Parts: sequence; C-alpha cells; structure tokens
Amino acid sequence: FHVIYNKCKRLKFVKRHWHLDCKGKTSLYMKSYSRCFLTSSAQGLLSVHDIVAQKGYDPELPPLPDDIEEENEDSVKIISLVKSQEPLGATIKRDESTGAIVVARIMRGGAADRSGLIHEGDELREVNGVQMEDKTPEEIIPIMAQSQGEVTFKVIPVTGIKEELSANETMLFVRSLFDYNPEEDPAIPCRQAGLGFKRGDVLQIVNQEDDTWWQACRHGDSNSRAGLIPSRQLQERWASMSMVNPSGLRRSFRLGRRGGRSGSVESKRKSQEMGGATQTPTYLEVAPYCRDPKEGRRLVLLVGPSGVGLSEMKRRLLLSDPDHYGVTVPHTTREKRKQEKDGVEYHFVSRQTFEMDIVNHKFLEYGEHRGNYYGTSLESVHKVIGEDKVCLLDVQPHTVQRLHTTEFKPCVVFVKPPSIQELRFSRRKATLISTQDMTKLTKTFSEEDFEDMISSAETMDSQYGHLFEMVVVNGDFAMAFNKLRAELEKLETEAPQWIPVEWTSHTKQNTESLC
Ligand SMILES: Nc1ncnc2c1ncn2[C@@H]1O[C@H](COP(=O)(O)OP(=O)(O)OP(=O)(O)O)[C@@H](O)[C@H]1O
Repeated sequence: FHVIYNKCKRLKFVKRHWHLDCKGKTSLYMKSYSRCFLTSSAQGLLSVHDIVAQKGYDPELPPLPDDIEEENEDSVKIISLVKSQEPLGATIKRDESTGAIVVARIMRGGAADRSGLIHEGDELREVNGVQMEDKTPEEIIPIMAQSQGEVTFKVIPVTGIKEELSANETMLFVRSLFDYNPEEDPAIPCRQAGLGFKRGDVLQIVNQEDDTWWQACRHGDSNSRAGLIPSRQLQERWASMSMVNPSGLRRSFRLGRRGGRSGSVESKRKSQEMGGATQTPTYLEVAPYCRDPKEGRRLVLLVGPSGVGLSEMKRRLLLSDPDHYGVTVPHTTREKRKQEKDGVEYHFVSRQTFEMDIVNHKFLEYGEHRGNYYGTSLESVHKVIGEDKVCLLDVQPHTVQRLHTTEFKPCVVFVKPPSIQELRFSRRKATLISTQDMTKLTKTFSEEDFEDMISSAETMDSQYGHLFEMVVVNGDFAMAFNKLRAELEKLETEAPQWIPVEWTSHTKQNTESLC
C-alpha cells in the first residue's frame, strides 16, 4: 500500500509540474513523463490512488431486488455477503410454532458472525432468490454450502437484537476432562457445527448463552472459528447417568522409597484410600502460568495401579538427570543396615517418634510393613523443592488431593497399563531378559495381576481422572519413558502452562490472626 501511495504522490507531483511546464516550452524530461502517464500501469496506479483516497474499500453490492412488497419494506432485510469456501457459520432450524426457517445459532468467529449482519432468530426467506418457505433445514444446508461468491439472503430480522453481544464474549479457558466426538453424539443440534476434543485439550469458551451447548475454540488451533461443545451442565447430566461403580480400587501403599524397590505395605488408613472422588469430570477452569524463577518448581506426582512401573519411571528419570530431578527420603522405624546412612536411604526414627509424627500430621502417606512403619513426610517434599529440583513422588491417588495446592502446583502424571495383550507381551519379555541377565531383577506377574492392574487403572481414571494432567501408557518401557521425559521437559520450556485458575489467584488466605 505504501509503495502505491508513494508512487501516486510522485506522479501527482510530476503531473503538477508538467502542467506548469506546459505553459512554457515542454522539456524533454517532461515529455518522457507524459508518455509514462499514458501507460496502463500508471493509469491503474492513479485509479488505485483515487479509490484509496475516497476510502472505497467495500465490495460493490448488487441493487436491491425490485420485487419487495411495499408493506414489507420495513421488515425485510436484504443481506449480501461475499462468501468463500468457508461455511457461513450459522445453524438453522424450523420454528415449531410458526413453521418458519430461523437462524438458530451464530458460531463465534464464523463468516456470519464477522459480517455482523445475520443474527440468531432472524427468519430466512430466500437464499440467492430460492424461496426457503417450503424447504426443510436439510434441503437448505446444501444450497448454502454450494453458494460461493456473492450470496444474497432475504431475512425478516429478529426484533430486539441484543446489542450487547460482545459483552457475552468470555475469556474463559478450560481443560477438558473427557473426550468428545460430535460425530458420535446423537444429541448435538448440528453435527457439522460440533467441535471434537480430547481429554486434556485447553479450550477457550467463547459463548455460554445456551445452557446446554457452549461455543468454544481449541487453544492453539489456527482456526479461530468456534464449534459447539456440551455445556458443563449437560456433561454432568450425561456423566451422572453413566457413573462407574467406584468399588474395586486395588490398594497399594507407595512410600516413594529411593532405589525403586517399593513393596506393598499394609496401610493403616485403608478406609481413606477409597475416598476422595469428587467432581464429575467435565471442564476444569484453567489460567496461563509462567513460573517466576524465585518460585519452586512444580511437583511431579506419579499415579497408577500397583506394578504398572511408577518406581521404575522415577528411578530412570533420576538417573537421566540427577541435578534436575530429586526424590524424597522416607522415614522408617526399621533397623538401619550396615551399609545404610541415616538421611540417605531413610530417616531412621524410633516407633515412638514415628507415632508422634502421625498424630502431628507430618506424613503425606504412611503404612506398616512386617512390623515396621514407613512414611513420606511433607517436610521431605519441601526439602527437594528447596534444592531447586523437580520433586518426583509416586503416591496413592487420594494423596494427590492433599498436594493439589497453589504451593505445589503439582503436575499429576497417570501411568496407565496398555491393553492386556501388550501387558502380557512386554512384562513377559522383560522377565525373560532378566532371567538371562542375572544383574537385572524383574517382577513376575500372574494373569490375575494383569487383570487387576487394568481394572484398577480404570477405576482410578474414573475417580481421579479430573486431577491428571498427563497420561502415559506404559507398554513398551523405552517409548513410555521417552514420552514422559519429553512431557516433563515441556514443563520447563513451554510457556505459558495451563494450571487450575485457583492456583493463580494471589489472594492470601489466613493473613490475619485473632489476638
Ligand atoms: N514397560 C515395562 N515393560 C516391562 N516391565 C516393566 C515395565 N514397566 C515396569 N516393568 C517392571 O515391572 C515391575 C514393577 O515395576 P515397578 O516396581 O516400577 O512398579 P510400581 O508401579 O512401582 O509398583 P508397586 O507400587 O507395586 O511397587 C518391575 O520389575 C519393572 O521392572
């Protein structure tokens, strides 16, 4: 534009001087310029200049049709849109009471929305001269889809258009806690207008006017056109109808022991282990977050059924980068062995001290195994974070809720078993290798262990899935480990991260004390 503008200015200057010069003797210089003016490109430039100067950017619209009846003149609106291959971005339906075809919904960011000329509730009379009166919405859709270039609509505008439409625009970001595929949803009012997503996707909700169907865009998509998604209310209703029976969660007590030899320990708090399932998984409101270097690194919580490979993942991460990752040192009441050092493998404490610490809620988790207590203290988590390391902790899912705080901003990784066939194959292969290589010890699994692992994972997922930020399927170990490591690296490099909105509020709680 600047190039054209400057050329036009230059030509105008020349034009003026030529005019002056022509009063006297035309110079050779001016003659050559005069020839320039006669070329079509110069004429074109001047005409562009005139259009720009008159600010005539809008496309020329066709004249109004002559057949508009006098009495309808006020109520009928003729809208002419220049349409590309992009859909119009509006849904239509037949009004049950009047039988008229009306605009049911305007999709945010679509062509209709951007034009600002078509509104929800407008009655559609004609499209490119084709009467809509005797047509069904299914017959109209292809007519609309096929029309390209200039499309003329004759509509009866809805009365009382909400002028405050922009006020309804929201900047609400959510993480979806379920998968949604509009193609498989018989309830969606318009399948083509639906937006499919996967659990964990960040969505921007742009319209919540309808109680049952929201409009949203997927964050990071280049396409800014909104699609229909079930509202929170609708999803809650569906989810409550298909609630999974929460029984059958296998209990495994995780102590976050260094060295990855975590054994199964009888928990004293079995009743608590089953509790904690909270909301129906719908949408979690999230906000962008960039870590302040003065803040501690986000805690990484590994969750999964017993035997799925949490200790192994933790151990390998630690080996891969011991300066970046750290693990907690647990407490125990068992006797210290010769080669062990207090505070390295364990904090060795007396039974009396341990029981006092239980009373004082010092432990995140604790349990008893072969007559000895083992426990992971909150203090040990603070210690690792204080060393500016990413603290890796494998815990029972119910413990996640205790750590789901602004202070720890945990990234919860759900390590999931693969299909039973892959589980059999990978674990048996590992056992085979370990029997050949005596330096490696691998647990032997029974068929029942595999079944338990899978059903336990399903129960965990249905009860605590809303807390999981990452899901890693541990089939082939190398692949699963590489995926986990890459995802965890993103926590350091990717900005912003999307965390629950309540973790970003700066309101300090309990800042006042009663004297
Ligand atoms: N992908 C895999 N393929 C083959 N073997 C695996 C895989 N992942 C883990 N294992 C093996 O499975 C066994 C159990 O793994 P691990 O001890 O890490 O499980 P865990 O989740 O910590 O369970 P628990 O809490 O019961 O100790 C180990 O012998 C480990 O080497």
